[in-house]
Amino acid sequence: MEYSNLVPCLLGTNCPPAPRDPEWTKVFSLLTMESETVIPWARMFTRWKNIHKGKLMDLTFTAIVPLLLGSVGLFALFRLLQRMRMRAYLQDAVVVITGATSGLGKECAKAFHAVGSRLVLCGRNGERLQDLVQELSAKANHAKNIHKPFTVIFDLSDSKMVVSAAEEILKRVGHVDILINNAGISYRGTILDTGMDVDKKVMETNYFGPIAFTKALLPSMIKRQQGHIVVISSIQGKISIPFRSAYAASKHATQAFFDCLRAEMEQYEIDVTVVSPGYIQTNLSVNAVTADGSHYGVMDKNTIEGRTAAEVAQVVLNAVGQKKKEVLVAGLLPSLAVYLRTLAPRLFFTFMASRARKERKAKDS
Ligand SMILES: NC(=O)C1=CN([C@@H]2O[C@H](COP(=O)(O)OP(=O)(O)OC[C@H]3O[C@@H](n4cnc5c(N)ncnc54)[C@H](OP(=O)(O)O)[C@@H]3O)[C@@H](O)[C@H]2O)C=CC1
Ligand SMILES: CCCCCCCCCCCCCCCC(=O)OCC(=O)COP(=O)(O)O
Repeated sequence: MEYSNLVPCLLGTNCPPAPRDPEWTKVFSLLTMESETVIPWARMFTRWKNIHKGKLMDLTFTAIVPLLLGSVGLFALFRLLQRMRMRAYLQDAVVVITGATSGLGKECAKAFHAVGSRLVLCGRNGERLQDLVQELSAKANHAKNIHKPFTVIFDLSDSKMVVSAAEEILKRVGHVDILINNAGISYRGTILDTGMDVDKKVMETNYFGPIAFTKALLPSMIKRQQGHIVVISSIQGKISIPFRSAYAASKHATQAFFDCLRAEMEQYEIDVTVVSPGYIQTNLSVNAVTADGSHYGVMDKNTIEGRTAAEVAQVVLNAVGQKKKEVLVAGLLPSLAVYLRTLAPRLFFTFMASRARKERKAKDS
């Protein structure tokens, strides 16, 4: 018997006519289901298949489809309730935003104003704050935006100003529901060239200022057993990249402080949300300070390619509304880098050393 004759039949392409060889006839009839022993089995199998096909159809229409529809309905209801709860939480809430004069802070102001929060806008530049108040007032939807934002001018790196700003806010609006510590500056430079005055300036603005402001507002939140502290950290609060020492250090310190605060405030029902974004299209790189304390003044390619500030502001709004403890707003690579730093630190350090070599080479050439 030539078994190669069976190949086209097994592949289902072509069955040759059965040769006279009796062994062949047996195999051939088995394959074509014409053998007497095979037919009853084949019939039983077909019947079994048909019965189960029917049962499967019944199961699909009586259980699986209603279950799926029910789950979708429940999910939609859950989202609706979540949205309603969020709106109720944010509407009329007193929201203090630092660094409201530009970038993410300005977009957060627009997002929280749109849901009816009572804004306290903080910054160093009174004129720009007033421009924002005008812009928000012009957009006001009178059903929701009944509160005219109130502005406070102070420099976060001046601890006395920080404390008196907190006092002024409490005097003017009575209490703070949500504090968004957003203001910050970045830095570009090598550790060897950077003076301690620059390290201190970055730490004062990004770390000491926000923690002093938070501490000044906390007692009134504790008294009311109500409040929410938000801080805009960075992916660089979780991983450190070369030529950002002062900035990454300030953001790591921020992450650590607010993680401790979250645990300590639980007993007073005060929430803490840490937001860690990747690159955002703002003037952060332009406003960055360099090793000698001068302005960097360059809009970086990574910044241009980042998320829009409006998009990140929506993430902040949702995170606050849902009382999330922590949010990472970054692409796949930076997010993977965060895990790599913990799970395979040697590999991460190798990547960072090679990044430093490349950046140095690009600067030198
Ligand atoms: N852009 C990005 O790629 C990313 C940004 N972030 C973080 O987002 C936050 C907002 O930055 P972003 O909007 O991007 O940058 P911008 O430079 O556009 O905004 C920074 C804001 O902080 C204020 N600020 C700076 N220094 C002080 C100070 N000493 N006292 C008071 N206010 C000050 C600025 O006010 P003024 O107008 O007076 O200078 C400005 O309003 C920062 O904490 C930053 O670290 C995090 C990850 C990525
Ligand atoms: C398994 C494969 C993993 C591969 C990981 C390789 C490592 C990739 C490195 C990615 C580095 C991302 C850095 C992101 C930095 C960032 O988003 O910072 C946000 C900022 O705060 C921006 O401030 P800046 O002043 O630096 O513009």
